[in-house]
Amino acid sequence: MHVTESPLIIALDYPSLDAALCMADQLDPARCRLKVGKELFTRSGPAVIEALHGRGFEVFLDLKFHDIPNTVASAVEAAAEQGVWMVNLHASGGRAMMEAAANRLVQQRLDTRLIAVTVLTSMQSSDLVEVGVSSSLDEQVSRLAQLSKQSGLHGVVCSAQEATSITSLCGEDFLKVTPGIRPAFAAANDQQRIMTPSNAIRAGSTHLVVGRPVTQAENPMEALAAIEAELGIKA
Ligand SMILES: O=c1ccn([C@@H]2O[C@H](COP(=O)(O)O)[C@@H](O)[C@H]2O)c(=O)[nH]1
Repeated sequence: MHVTESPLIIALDYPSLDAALCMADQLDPARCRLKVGKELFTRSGPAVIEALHGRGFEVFLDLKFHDIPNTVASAVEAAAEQGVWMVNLHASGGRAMMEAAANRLVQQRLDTRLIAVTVLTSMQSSDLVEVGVSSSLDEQVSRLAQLSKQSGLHGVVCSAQEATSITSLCGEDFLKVTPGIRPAFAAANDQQRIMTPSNAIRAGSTHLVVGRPVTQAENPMEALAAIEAELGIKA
């Protein structure tokens, strides 16, 4: 497995293993990690993880578990046993769920990073009100980030707009994995809380998740190179 210093994680949101591998084969494990989400994993199962590991990539399995503590702990263990670099759950599942998952990794001596989704980057304040959350969006993200840290997790998924405040609350080493990354050339799509790659790094994001701005670009490799150039990464 290649361990890259790049903060970039490319989201392989594709409907088939073939389509995902076609993109993976154009990418270099020295330049990025890859993210496997619900669509691809539901269609292709663990085979996709094996295929990406075989190509030298570290994999973030983004299945956002949210269930009772025993079920989530067992799912996290199953993911980690596949050797994934990172896996996640929803912080709104609560302390007992997060502690059970984090403890399971420790008990089984599994070296997978476990992070929690705070508030989805596709949501804005009005969406939180609709689901009955009366705190502001920033307060909710901060609360869930602190709860994730207290529960023994390695970091959170948040928008880059919250990265600075999470760093002051939870420390530099606490991972801030930020989707909603939009270079100036890309459309926002369904993302609400967005930031450019360079501003996200300046704000304290430790990892940038980029999907459609690369995978749906007319020339994905040019789009990736433009993001790397913006970040001052030499190709
Ligand atoms: O809050 C979240 C959590 C996860 N995601 C995932 O990240 C990528 C983003 O893809 P883009 O095409 O760059 O929008 C996608 O796989 C989401 O499932 C997120 O966007 N926000």
